[in-house]
Amino acid sequence: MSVICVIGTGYVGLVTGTCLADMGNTVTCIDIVQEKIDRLKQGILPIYEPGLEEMVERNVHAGRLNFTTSYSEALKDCEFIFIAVNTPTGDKQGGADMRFVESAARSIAQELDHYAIVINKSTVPVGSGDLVTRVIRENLANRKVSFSVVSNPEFLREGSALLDFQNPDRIVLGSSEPEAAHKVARLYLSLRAPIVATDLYTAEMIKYASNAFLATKISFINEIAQICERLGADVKEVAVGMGYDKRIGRAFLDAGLGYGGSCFPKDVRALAHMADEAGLHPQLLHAVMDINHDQRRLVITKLTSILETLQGKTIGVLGLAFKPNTDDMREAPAIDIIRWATQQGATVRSYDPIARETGRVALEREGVDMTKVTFCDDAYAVAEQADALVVVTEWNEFKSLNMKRIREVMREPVLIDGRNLYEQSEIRRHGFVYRGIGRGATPSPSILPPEEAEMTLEETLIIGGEK
Ligand SMILES: NC(=O)C1=CN([C@@H]2O[C@H](COP(=O)(O)OP(=O)(O)OC[C@H]3O[C@@H](n4cnc5c(N)ncnc54)[C@H](O)[C@@H]3O)[C@@H](O)[C@H]2O)C=CC1
Ligand SMILES: O=C(O)[C@H]1O[C@H](OP(=O)(O)OP(=O)(O)OC[C@H]2O[C@@H](n3ccc(=O)[nH]c3=O)[C@H](O)[C@@H]2O)[C@H](O)[C@@H](O)[C@@H]1O
Repeated sequence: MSVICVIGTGYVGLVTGTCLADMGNTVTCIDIVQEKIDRLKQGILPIYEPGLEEMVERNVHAGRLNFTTSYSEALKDCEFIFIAVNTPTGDKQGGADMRFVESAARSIAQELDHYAIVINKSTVPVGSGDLVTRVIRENLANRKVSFSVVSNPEFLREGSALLDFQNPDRIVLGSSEPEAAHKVARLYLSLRAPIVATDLYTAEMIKYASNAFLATKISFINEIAQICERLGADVKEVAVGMGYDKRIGRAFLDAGLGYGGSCFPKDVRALAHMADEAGLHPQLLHAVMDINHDQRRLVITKLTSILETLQGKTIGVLGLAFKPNTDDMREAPAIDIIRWATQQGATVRSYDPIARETGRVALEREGVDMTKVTFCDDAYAVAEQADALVVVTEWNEFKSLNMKRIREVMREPVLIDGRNLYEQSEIRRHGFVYRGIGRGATPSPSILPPEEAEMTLEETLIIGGEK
């Protein structure tokens, strides 16, 4: 078992550190924010992630997981140092802000007194491994301490972070020192995942290319959704029909309000910026970003096409977080939608099962007029006297709402389903004016799963609907 230091206690740092401790290693997580560390020591997590609190508690209790703000304490005897600090968008051109990575590398150099492997887990521009090497060398000054640098990008998703970390599709390791990469590979052996060992630049690019590809799938299906809507097809069924083709796959073909969160937006921007800097014209990446931006505007367009004006109207917003099972509000579509609605004279009633406090903070920070925003305790309270409801985040509990009850308390029965959560015929049956995303047609009955026993010819010919 190994002694490990993880720098940064955000999503990636905390999940990485806790999972590595759970695998039997001794892990110290370090952060520069004293308050975060104080709270972590009391068992209070800075993020909401299903299952994480219990796992942190178990490993702290077992003495395998510690938290500190002291680099000298965290680096003592450690063999592996994971850098998992934030790399947000840094400038108007979209480049990544590397200040936090550079500062972590400087702090490592100031305190390191023995050989260790420095592992870059943050998503960093191609060439950052070299940057980390240079910063550490410069700051070691004349001290003779050797170290290796390995790139090991992370592919976990918020909301399913523990499962993703423990069951990765692959582990990517990049280094110019194969021996160091092999040592890191040994840390992950028990996960039984394919390990892609490559050079530093390629490993760094695999991360950006993966995120950009997934974002491209989303913008692609959103563009198809627009065409569906105009021509009378249903994008949900189109995605099902496409998804059965193994070369395409069903994942990341959910049309909706576009991607948000702390990664896709900033990573597509950063990749486009890298290409721009290299003298290229990444047209596809720019189209992906443009489509994504327009997607959230659709809510306002659809609302005004039904209500004529938003002036004086009450709009109910279901869901604030950028996706379900997280309280993360970074680049959440809800922020733009609430801002635009209030700017056009509407008042907003909103509810999110988890992101109420982070939602309030994010809306305030982004300059939304908070006198026009009310936070409610459930979806039914949101609907009261509302002129329209908008589903922004597809939380599970919204799937089983009593639509009759919702309809009864609303002023006008308008439902904009920004995540295509509902069967439109069912919603219309309750008297709603329903608008999904890319849902031109009246859907046919649901498709039967292929394993369904004894399907008749008639049944197998029913194509359409969801799963
Ligand atoms: N959030 C996610 O789901 C995923 C994020 N990533 C990447 O991982 C990196 C980290 O992302 P998050 O965990 O979301 O960031 P975050 O913003 O949630 O957390 C970063 C943490 O690092 C700390 N920090 C900053 N500079 C420091 C320093 N010099 N020393 C010690 N601590 C320092 C901050 O105080 C903060 O607690 C980013 O590059 C991101 O792109 C990769 C995969 C998934
Ligand atoms: O680099 C990262 O940080 C991470 O970014 C994403 O993870 P995450 O942002 O947590 O969430 P996703 O589930 O990928 O969703 C991202 C956004 O795309 C949207 N989305 C997703 C899928 C889809 O079909 N349609 C769609 O609009 C979601 O609503 C959400 O706003 C990637 O899925 C992870 O592999 C990656 O590690």
